Amino acid sequence: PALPPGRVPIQEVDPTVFETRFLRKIKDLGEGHFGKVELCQYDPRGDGRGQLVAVKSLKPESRGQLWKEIDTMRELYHHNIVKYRGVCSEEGGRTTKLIMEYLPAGSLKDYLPWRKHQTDLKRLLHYALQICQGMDYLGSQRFIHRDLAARNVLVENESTVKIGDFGLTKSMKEDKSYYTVEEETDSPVFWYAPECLVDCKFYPASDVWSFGVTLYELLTYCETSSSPTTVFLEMLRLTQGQMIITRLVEVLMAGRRLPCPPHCPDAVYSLMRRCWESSPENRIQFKDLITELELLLD
Ligand SMILES: C=Cc1cc(F)c(CN2CC[C@](CC#N)(n3cc(C(N)=O)c(NC(=O)OC)n3)[C@H](F)C2)cc1O
Repeated sequence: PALPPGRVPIQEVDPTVFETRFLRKIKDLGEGHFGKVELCQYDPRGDGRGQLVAVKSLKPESRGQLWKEIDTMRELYHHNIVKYRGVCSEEGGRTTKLIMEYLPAGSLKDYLPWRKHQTDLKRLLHYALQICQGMDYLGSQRFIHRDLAARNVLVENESTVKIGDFGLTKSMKEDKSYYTVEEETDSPVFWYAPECLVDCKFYPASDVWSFGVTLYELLTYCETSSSPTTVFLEMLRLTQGQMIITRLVEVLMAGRRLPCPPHCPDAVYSLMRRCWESSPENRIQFKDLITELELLLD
């Protein structure tokens, strides 16, 4: 339509489109098997006052996987899920990057060990509640996270946490109630439920198991000395050359679980144990975890 005389068209700019030439790398935030996450400044005005963003890029051969993660993040709007900011894809989509909001406090794994004395049980349970709220929302959108752990939960401020990475998140097909995984490289096996280890099947209930391990991490202030990896490796008492996964399945099938963390109330440990029921259908669900945690927080 012709503009009335004297009117200049307002340049419609899509705020979710980022141009590589204005993206300045500041430092690495994380390294994954298939790529990395960097802290960048997006400075289109060139005045050094652009916004800080977290930028995920994958190695060329895994580029297709990043588009799935982008499509997932675009659809997620929740107080306890890190915000999607946009996409940077140059050279005809050969180098695609996912742009997210930057939370400078980092993950619970970076934050909690240093704030142990300022973080009481009530605050830990409040973080646990928020993780469940984010996960319950994710499940309501028919996604399975598959990598819920303290290292993937970001701290917005001392009273707010957000699920920060969706690198292994899968959408369940309309008719299916689980996701079957093909090849798995460095899998977080000590956060995996038995059905994931034995059948490579991931149910929403498999995320509940991982939440139980994440709750254990919270109650041990994410300290490496009492991390799930450290404690499970001690429990497995591996003999020379024994496969970790086989031994882990044996120990879990024998009914053994991570121990009650020091100073953890029985009521909280019994919640963990209800996340670690052997069969997925017997496990507590996120909406019930929310109810139970709210009761504990009253
Ligand atoms: C190839 C895929 C891939 C690559 C990876 F490096 C990782 C691992 N990565 C995940 C994102 C990460 C932790 C979380 N959640 N993080 C996000 C922010 C933010 N949005 O601000 C942030 N901030 C921070 O550290 O501030 C000091 N850390 C951290 F980068 C580890 C996972 C992957 O699937």
